[in-house]
Amino acid sequence: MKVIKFGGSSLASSHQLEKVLAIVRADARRKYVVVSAPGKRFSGDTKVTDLLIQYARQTIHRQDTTTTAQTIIERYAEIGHGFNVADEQLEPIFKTIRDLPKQAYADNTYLMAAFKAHGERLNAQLVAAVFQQSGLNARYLDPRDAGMVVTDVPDDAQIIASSYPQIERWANSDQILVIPGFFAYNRNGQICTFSRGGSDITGAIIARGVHAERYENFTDVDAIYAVNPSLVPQPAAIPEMTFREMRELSYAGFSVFHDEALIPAIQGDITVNVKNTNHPEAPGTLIKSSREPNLNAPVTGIASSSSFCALYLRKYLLNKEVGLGRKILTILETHHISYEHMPSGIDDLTIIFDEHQLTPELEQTLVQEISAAIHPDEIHFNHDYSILMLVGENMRNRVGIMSRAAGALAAQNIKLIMVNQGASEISIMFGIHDQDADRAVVALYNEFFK
Ligand SMILES: Nc1ncnc2c1ncn2[C@@H]1O[C@H](COP(=O)(O)OP(=O)(O)O)[C@@H](O)[C@H]1O
Ligand SMILES: N[C@@H](CC(=O)OP(=O)(O)O)C(=O)O
Repeated sequence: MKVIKFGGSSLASSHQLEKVLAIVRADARRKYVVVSAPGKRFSGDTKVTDLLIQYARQTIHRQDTTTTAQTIIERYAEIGHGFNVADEQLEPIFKTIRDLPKQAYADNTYLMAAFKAHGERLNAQLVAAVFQQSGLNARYLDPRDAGMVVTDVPDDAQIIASSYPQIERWANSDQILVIPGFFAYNRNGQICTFSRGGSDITGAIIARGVHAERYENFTDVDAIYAVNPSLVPQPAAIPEMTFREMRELSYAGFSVFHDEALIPAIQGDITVNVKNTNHPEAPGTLIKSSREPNLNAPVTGIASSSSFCALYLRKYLLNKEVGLGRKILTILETHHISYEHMPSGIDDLTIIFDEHQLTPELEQTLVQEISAAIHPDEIHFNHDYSILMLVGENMRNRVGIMSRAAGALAAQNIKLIMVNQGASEISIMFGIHDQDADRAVVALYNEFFK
């Protein structure tokens, strides 16, 4: 049995859904079909999830929602009409969209979650109807009935482990089950979504729950490439990589597969196959627990992300001060802030954060509270901060990777603000200025892949 997830690009139009139907038909093991909301049909188009966010905001601010609701309805109408789905079947979908503002929500965060989730929910209902009409033995399965219960965080929920025995009840299904991605319900029955791109997470949860032989993740590229294809034309494809490599690369910007989706895949030891809906015969990329070493290819992938900022602090004799780290970490904990990395010198320390956690006010508070607690000689936030990652299981067994990487960056006059090699030695991380990030990725790609 396989779990098969289709991203928004694979479901953006009735033309794309034809391809999805053919892929499901081509392999009888594809019994669990997880779907995203309709995505972009062309560059510059708007994903249904983004339209729903706009619809929710307009509702919250009591603005006119007519045009937005109608634009969303038209996305589903185009898909349904493309398969001659009867109006009686489409009308409940349209009505649900129109009625979203009339439902009761505990507060605006739950309202936002419920609006967003309907992109997937209604699409799964529509896809199930299209499958049935096309002669497949298929039905819609809601995350509640599937047994998925998540933590009570409306826009960043996590699966609760006791869900898995419930999901297991759906193993060995004879029917094709069409399951919406991206959301489930908390213990009070309220809708909570995963973070953006989270339909990948639903697919991995279902795959672990039903002990799938494989999790096929269909998107719009032939493979995961060694670098983001928007930076290098036709980059080298990665035929296979380990979960750890994917984790490091998705952390630093390989948006093609959600990093949180790796957790259930690792726990269930389920091989993930990223494939192309527009070219299903291409083998794609396998992500699995281990792979054969290839000493001729030490680097698997290169990524960069600018969503970081750094708090720099300097204090003479910082290395001798007992309890300094505890004081700083206690302040972070009080404000519910996690840190990403904390490289240090003898008299200075940099704390790197995910920028999304901070606001200008919170930064000011942190600077004030840390200053009061440890009296640094210098303290300030730096927002011009990108993290560049060089990742590969085979780097561990090779000498000279760091020197080649640093040389290639120096040749492009790229300044390194921070260097950090993880204890596992499968990644090297560089802190660089935002404006250098794309050039740095290209420089490392040319060094290790050309
Ligand atoms: N290293 C990479 N390899 C392949 N695709 C990548 C990579 N880094 C970023 N991407 C982007 O990820 C996109 C696919 O992910 P996503 O937009 O989430 O698709 P979907 O709509 O299927 O969920 C690709 O179109 C590509 O632009
Ligand atoms: N539709 C949601 C969830 C998702 O996973 O979408 P996609 O598969 O298109 O990345 C989003 O846009 O965040």
